[in-house]
Amino acid sequence: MRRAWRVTDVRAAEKTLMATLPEGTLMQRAAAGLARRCALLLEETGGVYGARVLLLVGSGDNGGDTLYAGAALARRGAQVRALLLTPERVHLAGLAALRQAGGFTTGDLPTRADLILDGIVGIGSRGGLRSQAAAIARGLGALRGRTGERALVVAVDVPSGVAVDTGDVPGEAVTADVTVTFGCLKPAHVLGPAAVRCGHVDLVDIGLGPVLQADPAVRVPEAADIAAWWPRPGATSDKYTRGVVGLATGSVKYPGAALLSAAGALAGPTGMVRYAGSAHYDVVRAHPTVVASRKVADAGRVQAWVCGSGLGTGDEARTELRSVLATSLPVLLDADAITLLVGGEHAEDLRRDAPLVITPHDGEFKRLAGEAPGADRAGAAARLAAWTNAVVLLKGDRTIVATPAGEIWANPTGSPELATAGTGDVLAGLLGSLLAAGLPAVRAAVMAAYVHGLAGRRAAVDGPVTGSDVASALRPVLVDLLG
Ligand SMILES: NC(=O)C1=CN([C@@H]2O[C@H](COP(=O)(O)OP(=O)(O)OC[C@H]3O[C@@H](n4cnc5c(N)ncnc54)[C@H](O)[C@@H]3O)[C@@H](O)[C@H]2O)[C@@H](O)CC1
Repeated sequence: MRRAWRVTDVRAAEKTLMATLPEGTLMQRAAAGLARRCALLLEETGGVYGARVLLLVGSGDNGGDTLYAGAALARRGAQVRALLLTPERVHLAGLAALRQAGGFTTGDLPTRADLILDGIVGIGSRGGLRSQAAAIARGLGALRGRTGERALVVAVDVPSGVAVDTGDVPGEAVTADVTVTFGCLKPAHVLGPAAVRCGHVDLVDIGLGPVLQADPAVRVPEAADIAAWWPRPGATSDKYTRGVVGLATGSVKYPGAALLSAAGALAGPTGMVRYAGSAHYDVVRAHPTVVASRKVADAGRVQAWVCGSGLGTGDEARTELRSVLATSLPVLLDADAITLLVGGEHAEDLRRDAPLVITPHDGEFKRLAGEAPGADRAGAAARLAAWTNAVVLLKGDRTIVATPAGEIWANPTGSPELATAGTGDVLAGLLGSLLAAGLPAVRAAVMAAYVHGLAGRRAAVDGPVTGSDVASALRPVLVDLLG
């Protein structure tokens, strides 16, 4: 698992650490790590000696890191030029180090560079980039290196222009190939469009770990976590001990949603899938192992319910939603079930002790919360989770899972290919299976999003993706993941 901390918590930890160290130590550690990463990149593209390195230097310590790293590269024979955005407020000791190492300053953006270090602004940024910095960020794509290729861009700590705590990109921002960050990850490295701007994220240890007291703001699962958490049957398992997931999805009008949620559930760890709804003939024909009934009330023993996709929003759907919420079982609500919650008619039904998961996309989120998720998607998901007392899985390129207590996870496996009809039904089925297998709601949501994202990527290898393709890709993805 990777974890990211908010700027205020990073600052507090840095302060604690700095109090125990000679002045400037942290910056030296950061700059040394940064220079080493840059040298490795240059070695892959023709060597450090003679390479043209452009430093974009803002007025804060982020610019200081950049100048010291530039000095280290200059000492190895790189031709280092620093473009100072605010020369009157530059980090003086850093500039002196660069000059002493043979580096120069420049007034304009050159046309050639092999490597660009973006030290315009780091975790001290406020709002979008100011006009001069924005113009520079816009112009970087035109710089060419010695091989004629676009210059490599290394962001120092974070790409300039991103909102560090939310992962939003409010305006012009630098797009990096590599982001070298210090001490710990920050939310922008893992959330929203900012994470895309980071490119590959490389963490330099500056000794911050032991003094980082606060809870992380965002957690990111890794393949090893999913494999460790995935339930496997044991010698004494039977279909009931592995869990039975119930699907109150689809309808005569939308049988596809029932089929896709069943396909998602069948790829999960449960021992049995039950279906309750008007698409029962279609479901059993396509998936003979599913045990089907017409109504939730007639479904038989179930350990978690999935309700919503393709259910419709009429009276019958409302009755089924009520039946599901009246159980003392974990429940996942998706699509039409989320729409049915709007208006508060089910407020009483939602007062339940058993876990509840809701999986809105932005439109459903807006309908339910009354406003779009906005720039702070993780914060918005956490607010909706607290309000509904549910685990919220907010779908997106970096799907977010938030708990009522404010724990936030960002899914790293998202793929734009998943933005197509039916993929949400597959996700709901898979997630329901994990709930029925007994996993805590937050973990089930994190695991389902992760595996579903990988399936989207795998399906995309063969061309345009449909919901069925994602369902089919779940099994091979799980074989790879679980070994
Ligand atoms: N504090 C520490 O212990 C360490 C900090 N380090 C570096 O220090 C950085 C933080 O330094 P600072 O606190 O000085 O802050 P920054 O260097 O991130 O930025 C502060 C400066 O940027 C300007 N600025 C703010 N928003 C802007 C915008 N939207 N457009 C253009 N300019 C803007 C401000 O005028 C301010 O002078 C980190 O990101 C990291 O690179 C590292 O050296 C590691 C140790």
